[in-house]
Amino acid sequence: MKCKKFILKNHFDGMPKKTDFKLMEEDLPPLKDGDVLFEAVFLSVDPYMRAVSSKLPIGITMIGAQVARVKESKHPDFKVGDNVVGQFGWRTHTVANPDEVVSGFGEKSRPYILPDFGDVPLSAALGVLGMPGNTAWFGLTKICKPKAGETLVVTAAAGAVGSLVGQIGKILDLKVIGFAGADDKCKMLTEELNFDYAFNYKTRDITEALKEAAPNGVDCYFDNVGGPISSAVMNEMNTFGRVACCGSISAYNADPKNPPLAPVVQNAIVLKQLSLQGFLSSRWKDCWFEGIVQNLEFIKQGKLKFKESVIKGFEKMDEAFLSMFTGDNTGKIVIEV
Ligand SMILES: NC(=O)C1=CN([C@@H]2O[C@H](COP(=O)(O)OP(=O)(O)OC[C@H]3O[C@@H](n4cnc5c(N)ncnc54)[C@H](OP(=O)(O)O)[C@@H]3O)[C@@H](O)[C@H]2O)C=CC1
Ligand SMILES: C/C=C/C(C)=O
Repeated sequence: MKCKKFILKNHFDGMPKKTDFKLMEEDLPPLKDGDVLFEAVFLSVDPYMRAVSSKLPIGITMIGAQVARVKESKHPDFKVGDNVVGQFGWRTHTVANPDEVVSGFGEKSRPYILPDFGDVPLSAALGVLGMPGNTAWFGLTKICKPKAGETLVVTAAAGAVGSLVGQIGKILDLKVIGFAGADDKCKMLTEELNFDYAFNYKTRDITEALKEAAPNGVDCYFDNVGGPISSAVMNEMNTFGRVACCGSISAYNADPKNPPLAPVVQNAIVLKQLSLQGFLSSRWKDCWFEGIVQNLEFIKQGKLKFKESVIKGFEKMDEAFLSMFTGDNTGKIVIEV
């Protein structure tokens, strides 16, 4: 049996290009004891793939998670028909021993069998009921440690993580201000997702926008983008403000030898006694399902909406990946095979 896969043909130079990938076929090996044959149903593209891939060897199968169905099994814990989330990369079929699967971050990552989501589609296992959802829930509650009545700013606010952070902020009784890169995204955030304010960072001055929306200052900042936007937000923060350093997509395509400069933030950090903490969602792997159960509960209660940009066709993995860097997506991008 053959599978299709995308390999990394070149290390990215600036903005990733379609020519950096190659779509190939691979013969799958027969199953050994302990092996499982998985068939991809939905695949994920995520910004971290850009950040991590520069350290990966050329020719490697592109890294990433997928929702896959068990088609054959020689492993006692996996039965035919189970749906799993596995770090199998950009490939349609995978033969692997689940106990030996390794993530794009080089860590052992056993595929997990998905519980019944009820009416929520399986694709949500890559978004609100998966890594981005847990990033939002744990990152906001454990790193920003918000208190009711405080003011939260979130960047990349219309994306997979940001759109959830803002809504969870509202559930926790915060004033929520989002920044996104298009007027229609901002309209969606305030009109559909309950944000108090949303500003287009491409057309609005960040400091002015915050003076208008947060005249009493910002307590929590969930930083998805880094760079000058983040410097401006930190300068508007209150004493003992907390910054969850989640991502820095504004710099992922930069030349590492000539990284972009942002205004210094040390004055704000010192004088306002801010706490900044970086994190990876995997730090909560031991309580992963608690996050999924919590977000599923919010969805069932009608408090948490999730947006997906679904792209059909495995062959479009590369295009889907590129679209995150041009801001074409709203919510989580998933590829339906
Ligand atoms: N620490 C962790 O464990 C995790 C971190 N992350 C990080 O969170 C961030 C968001 O990820 P995710 O929600 O999956 O992706 P998104 O769904 O938010 O997609 C990326 C979005 O980023 C915005 N963007 C792209 N380039 C820039 C730029 N130069 N400046 C500002 N915004 C930009 C675009 O929206 P727009 O139209 O608004 O510009 C784009 O739609 C990333 O930095 C990612 O690396 C994600 C998951 C886990
Ligand atoms: C797990 C994802 C990490 C980042 C930095 O995106």
